[in-house]
Amino acid sequence: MRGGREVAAVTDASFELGPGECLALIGESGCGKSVLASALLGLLPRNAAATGRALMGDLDLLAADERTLARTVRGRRIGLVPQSPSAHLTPVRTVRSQLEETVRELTGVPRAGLRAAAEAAAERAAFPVSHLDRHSHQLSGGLAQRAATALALVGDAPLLLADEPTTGLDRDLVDRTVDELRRHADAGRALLMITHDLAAARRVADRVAVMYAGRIVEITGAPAFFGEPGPRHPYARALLDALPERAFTPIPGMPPELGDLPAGCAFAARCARASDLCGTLPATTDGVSCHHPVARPHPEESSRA
Ligand SMILES: Nc1ncnc2c1ncn2[C@@H]1O[C@H](COP(=O)(O)OP(=O)(O)OP(=O)(O)O)[C@@H](O)[C@H]1O
Ligand code: NI
Repeated sequence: MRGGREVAAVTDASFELGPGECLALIGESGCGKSVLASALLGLLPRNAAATGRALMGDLDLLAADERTLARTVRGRRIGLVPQSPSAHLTPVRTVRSQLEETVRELTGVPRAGLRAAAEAAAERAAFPVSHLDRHSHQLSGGLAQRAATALALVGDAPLLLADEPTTGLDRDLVDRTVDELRRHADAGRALLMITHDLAAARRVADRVAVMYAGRIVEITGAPAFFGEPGPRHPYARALLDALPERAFTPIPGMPPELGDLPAGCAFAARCARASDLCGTLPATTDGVSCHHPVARPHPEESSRA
């Protein structure tokens, strides 16, 4: 930032994602979800730096050079459904021409089959074939979203990063899109889905990672998270309790400024369970970073329940 100030947008993120698996990444606006995805693709803003490793097979994505990322990673090994699809589509070309080009570049479809293959790709993301000859400025937000999803699915990449792929869609289209993304995982590929839509996350994810102020504070299996026994980090609990169909209780206060994070647990100021201990950073135990996690029921009790 200006004046040499640094902002830690993502800190100490660590997770694995296997073939056939979907991890949903959730958390409030500004907590670092998109920055994490951008880092994996080498698409961080110029003023940003990333340290550590992000291994895809033998390739360290954080160390790979631009040429490798451009030629072999983006679109081929990692597909992206971008967060701002209308900004991502080429404004001067129709959706059809962008889809045909992507099909030609990423699949072996012969020239004569391009038109049909592009239409099939559109269908996969519920993009109406009747709208294929439109330019991005002629699309609603939901249509642009579906066009971007169609483009991202073409390459059947081993890893798909979907950054809020259901924004602007009605519930039935959300379900349809999410189910198509699930099929991507079920075909033995990996899916990292960033979303604010917890119902969509529940529908698609095997595991859930919750971010707060740049850190993953809980990572756990989706059935335990959304069902019983529920989240163990107080922030993750509060996030679920804020849902209208649950307690509909807002989380008090605001997330901290990333440029001015407290020394210890960043959620402490808003947390009912906080104590003096929270002035230091909590260790991560069993996927949860908290000094006072909600206790997991004793294995015997939970099997009786
Ligand atoms: N180009 C940038 N320059 C400086 N800071 C940035 C830049 N991009 C992101 N940030 C910082 O990183 C933080 C995380 O941004 P990010 O876009 O990853 O949030 P997010 O979790 O994806 O939020 P949303 O749900 O709104 O998409 C922001 O709050 C901002 O402080
Ligand atoms: Ni984002």
